[in-house]
Amino acid sequence: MSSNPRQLPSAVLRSVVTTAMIVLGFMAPWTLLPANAHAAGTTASAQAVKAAGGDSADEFSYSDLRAAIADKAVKSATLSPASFEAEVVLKDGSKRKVGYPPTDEALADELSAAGAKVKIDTGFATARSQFPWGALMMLGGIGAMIAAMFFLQRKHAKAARAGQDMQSKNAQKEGELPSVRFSDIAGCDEAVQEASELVDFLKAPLEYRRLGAKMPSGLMLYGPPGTGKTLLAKAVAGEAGAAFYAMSGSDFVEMFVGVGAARVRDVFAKARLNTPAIIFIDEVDAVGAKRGGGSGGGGGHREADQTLNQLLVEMDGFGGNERLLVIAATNRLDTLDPALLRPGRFSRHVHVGPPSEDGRLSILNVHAKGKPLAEDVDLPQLAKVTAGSSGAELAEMLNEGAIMAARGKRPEITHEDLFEGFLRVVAGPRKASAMLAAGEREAVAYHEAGHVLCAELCPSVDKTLHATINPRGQAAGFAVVGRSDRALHTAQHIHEQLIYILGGRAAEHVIYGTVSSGAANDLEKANTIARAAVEQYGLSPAVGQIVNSQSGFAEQTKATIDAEIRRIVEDAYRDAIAMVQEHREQLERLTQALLRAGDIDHLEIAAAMEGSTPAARRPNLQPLPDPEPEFVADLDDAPGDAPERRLWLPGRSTAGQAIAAFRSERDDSHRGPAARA
Ligand SMILES: Nc1ncnc2c1ncn2[C@@H]1O[C@H](COP(=O)(O)OP(=O)(O)OP(=O)(O)O)[C@@H](O)[C@H]1O
Ligand SMILES: [Zn+2]
Repeated sequence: MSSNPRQLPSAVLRSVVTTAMIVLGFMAPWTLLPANAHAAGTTASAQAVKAAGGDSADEFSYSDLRAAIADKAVKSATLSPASFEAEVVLKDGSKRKVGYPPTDEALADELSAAGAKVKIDTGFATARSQFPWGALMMLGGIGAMIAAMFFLQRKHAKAARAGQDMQSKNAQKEGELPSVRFSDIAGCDEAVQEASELVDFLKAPLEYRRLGAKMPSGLMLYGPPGTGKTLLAKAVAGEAGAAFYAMSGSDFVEMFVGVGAARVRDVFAKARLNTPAIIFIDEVDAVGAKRGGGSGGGGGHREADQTLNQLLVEMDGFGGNERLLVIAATNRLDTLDPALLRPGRFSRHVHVGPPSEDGRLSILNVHAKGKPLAEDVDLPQLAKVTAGSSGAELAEMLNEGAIMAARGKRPEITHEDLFEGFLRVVAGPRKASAMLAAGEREAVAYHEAGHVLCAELCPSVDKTLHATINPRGQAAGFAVVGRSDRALHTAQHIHEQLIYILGGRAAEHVIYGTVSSGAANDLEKANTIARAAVEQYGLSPAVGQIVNSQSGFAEQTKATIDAEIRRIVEDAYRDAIAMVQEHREQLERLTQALLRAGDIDHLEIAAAMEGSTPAARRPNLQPLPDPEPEFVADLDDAPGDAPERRLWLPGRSTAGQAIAAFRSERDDSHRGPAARA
């Protein structure tokens, strides 16, 4: 079942709405400093790569190790997962030291299967992934709805895997056969199903040709970062026994004119001589964005244009007779030049979305292979609370958990290790050395307590799993809220989501009368969500059901949109402040608990929240004078605590009316709680 471009909006929406909010970080003062904390990780992984590829004659290399395993010549081995080094004793008595690639997760298993005694060594020098999770955290959540965000996240994800990629590139030279199989991919069965058809094509083209079927020349994989697009492309090659050639659109961006086109020509020429072959083009949007003209597309980049043209020429050059398949991946199908998506080129589009709960569980299972888990580990539970996480994030969480266990010299990975891994993935490592002045620490505590309080009081927001004022990554403190996969965003849900996001600022506002710069990030996130509500979900009566067209919104619509975003955010902020004011006692208890312990979990939160009851606060969409009351409907999913607040069905009000209403509303609210604080 191949989806056509017209299905894009719903698919994008789907991919986006499951990406729920999880972490709200309070930006630490040191975030403005250049982040070089990750440099160590880079070096470590570069060393691992070097060690793994060490080929000099007197050295024992990784491939020697593989050969020894195959020959069952290894007597015993001690693995140091932290530095990716193995000390092996061969059956002939000789001792060897060798680096192994971080990607080789099955090494321990294979060694013991080959009869070797395996020990995991836990004393080590630190080697951590250089993933800037902290930066990712700032992006977290519904923010991913914005295309730009896809872009940023992808960049981070890329950086995260740079080390690994280096490794896999090392292990797998261009045109080689990947060892990845469909069984390595979980949680995206439809995409795998679709891809497996192409494998049949590649394996037995004659049968298809006999029936007059033509091999599709291109497959376009689209979806958010880290969902397994590269993995899937490799698996197609692996399953079909095809040579794998990879390039990335972003490689061409900084190049001199003509270089990208030449490289495309070169790769196609090589692949043609080595069929069956897969050519994989990652980040194809970097070269395949809409060309020239059109106000929406940032066309006009000559190098990208030339590269794209060359790609089109190459793809037109094979008439479905070659056992050559081009697979491209992008986070943003909507920005691609339509010429790329035409029949004969990338006519098949396969969505690789964020995994569902079941999908996450199978991904966790795939990556838990070869990792000894303690009895208290509950993978189904982890699959539940990690809604919105990509396959790459889940894999990283397990890996971080394993590193924590190794560091703690534990024989098995415990629940706590995995939770720490999770926190590292979403926020970065603990910053033991980070210094906060006493006053700052208190402000951070109030801020986080504000988030927790609002999450607890908003019925449609998932409850806090963990809150901390122990700095991590770029955050001085943060709250992790449980996540559920949500297919629908109602106005009510978005309003409450905003209340929660703004709860930290609201608490600062109520306590200190001012809001610190650490909370700026929350405001940004709130704006992103409000924008999506207006532009994508059609939840603003004033803007109505307009969706961004090719040429962008009209100027007048843009102004209305901005006004609506502002109204929606201010409405939520006002409710957040009211909530904090009404629950000063609970806020105080939460803050004190944070100051005392640094970290709090749901039990301590429940204790601090005693005496409160969650209650829905409805989005205050100003009632406008409307002669036809049947167009005014109550929000059906909200228990009524404010009967005078009603939702206006879109399309009944003019922009002018709504803006006027919004203004009077805003002016009132500004003299309200905020001013009294
Ligand atoms: N569906 C999945 N099943 C199992 N592992 C996965 C899955 N998705 C991601 N991973 C893990 O995350 C790693 C990175 O995924 P991959 O590079 O394939 O993502 P991608 O979709 O290509 O991301 P990007 O858009 O950033 O290129 C994989 O090598 C794998 O370890
Ligand atoms: Zn915050």
